[in-house]
Amino acid sequence: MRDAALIETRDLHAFYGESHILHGVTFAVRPGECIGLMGRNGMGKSTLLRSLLAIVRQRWGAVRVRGIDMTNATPDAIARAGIAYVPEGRGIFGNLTVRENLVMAARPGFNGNRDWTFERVLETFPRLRERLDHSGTQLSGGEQQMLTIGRALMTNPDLLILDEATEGLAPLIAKGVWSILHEIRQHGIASIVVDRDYRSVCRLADRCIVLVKGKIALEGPGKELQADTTILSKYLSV
Ligand SMILES: Nc1ncnc2c1ncn2[C@@H]1O[C@H](COP(=O)(O)OP(=O)(O)OP(=O)(O)O)[C@@H](O)[C@H]1O
Repeated sequence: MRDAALIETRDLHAFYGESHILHGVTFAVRPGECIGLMGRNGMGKSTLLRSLLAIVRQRWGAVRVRGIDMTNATPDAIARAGIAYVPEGRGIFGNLTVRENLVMAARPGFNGNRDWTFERVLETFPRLRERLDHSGTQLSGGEQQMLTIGRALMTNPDLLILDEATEGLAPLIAKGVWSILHEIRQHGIASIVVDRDYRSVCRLADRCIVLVKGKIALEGPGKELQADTTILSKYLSV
């Protein structure tokens, strides 16, 4: 199925106990496409990401990966299908070195591709090369985020999902992360990016989706949304 979306949802609802958080989200990410997922605090962005990844399990509706129903798949099966997650607040092993963190994440991609080798990740993140023998806890926030993205790339993903990509980073370091995300996009890896820096999200994304109370309120090209300050202030209070 050449034109199948990489991942798609149909009428997705998600719950935490009695709390109904997502109210029928239908969207698709095509191969190589970059989606910016936006919305004010508490609108359900992380819940949508975690529902795609099958971490939030209490759901209705459907999640398909490459046209195959994976609504009831485990998070591990979703990861093996080529979907990598860079969670909010970093996802590294603090007691392991940078080298160990990267090497243990290595595996071929869904189609057996091995494009992202240890060496290539170090070329993308020269800073990590200088820190190879440091433990995760010895890294700065920016280095930890680079390591988290580096670990995700070592899995040779087709889709990279990033929650709060630059949260807590100094502006210059955040700028470095954005340029790496642009580079990853150039390599043809699809992504879904959540970040408070809406302007950078709009600049990066082919398409942006705005969530309001667990529903898609708006969808459009990143560059158009970025130029529309009325929309940005209405939906995002910026
Ligand atoms: N584990 C949980 N148990 C119960 N409710 C939760 C849980 N996680 C999130 N929520 C609630 O679900 C709603 C959506 O939260 P979610 O984190 O998805 O929003 P968000 O758009 O990512 O916001 P933020 O930018 O603040 O992270 C919020 O009302 C939140 O309080």
